[in-house]
Amino acid sequence: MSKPIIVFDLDGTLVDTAPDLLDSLNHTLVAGGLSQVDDTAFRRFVGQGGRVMIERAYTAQRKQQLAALEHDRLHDIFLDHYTLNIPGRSQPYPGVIAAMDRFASAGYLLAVCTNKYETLATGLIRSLGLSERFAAITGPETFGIRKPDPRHLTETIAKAGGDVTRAVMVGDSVTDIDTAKAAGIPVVAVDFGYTDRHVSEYEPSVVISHYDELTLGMAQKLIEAASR
Ligand SMILES: O=C(O)COP(=O)(O)O
Ligand SMILES: [Mg+2]
Repeated sequence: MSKPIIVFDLDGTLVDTAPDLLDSLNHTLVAGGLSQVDDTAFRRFVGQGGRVMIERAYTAQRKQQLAALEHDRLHDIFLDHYTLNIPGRSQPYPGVIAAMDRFASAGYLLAVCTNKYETLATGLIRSLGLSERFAAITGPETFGIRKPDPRHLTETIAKAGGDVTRAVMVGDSVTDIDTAKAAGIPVVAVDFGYTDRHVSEYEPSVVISHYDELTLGMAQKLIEAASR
């Protein structure tokens, strides 16, 4: 029988990447002749990867569509800047390493399902010394699909060798919650990540404010409730 699995979102869930993403976004906006944005605005733009973040920041200022060529150019600038800065000031959230230890010791697989490019995600996770923990790390280019498409999550579980009927997603945004719900997988929302509205409004299975709350008992209950 395949193993139970905890699948983490990356930005705003596993790692606090906001300072670095915001730096790279602002560097990109300035290169595009736009104004810099603050942390509050950033939280409205993030969640569906760098390309979408740039597009959202652009249209918020220009009230017109970003032309494809300029979009590509700005995205390249963003990727270069972000890649060169990894890991920057990014840090795993308090308690997340201990939580991963708990689940790994209990026989769970761990994986990452992110809308950050897989190349950036693996680079960041490696630079933080966390690579060995994950049976799979997937981004939007891994399968050519991205959250909220539920297949991004179910394919990640398959790639990790996990069991979709004994899986829990942990995320910080409406994107993660919608993805997990569409896949029929319970979802734990952290309330310290990047979202413009409180995560409870998107009705996840449960909301936590610290990883100490993510216990084996909680995961077990969520899995049992989902299989009824
Ligand atoms: O960087 C983003 O826009 C989203 O990344 P996440 O899926 O890991 O939250
Ligand atoms: Mg996130």
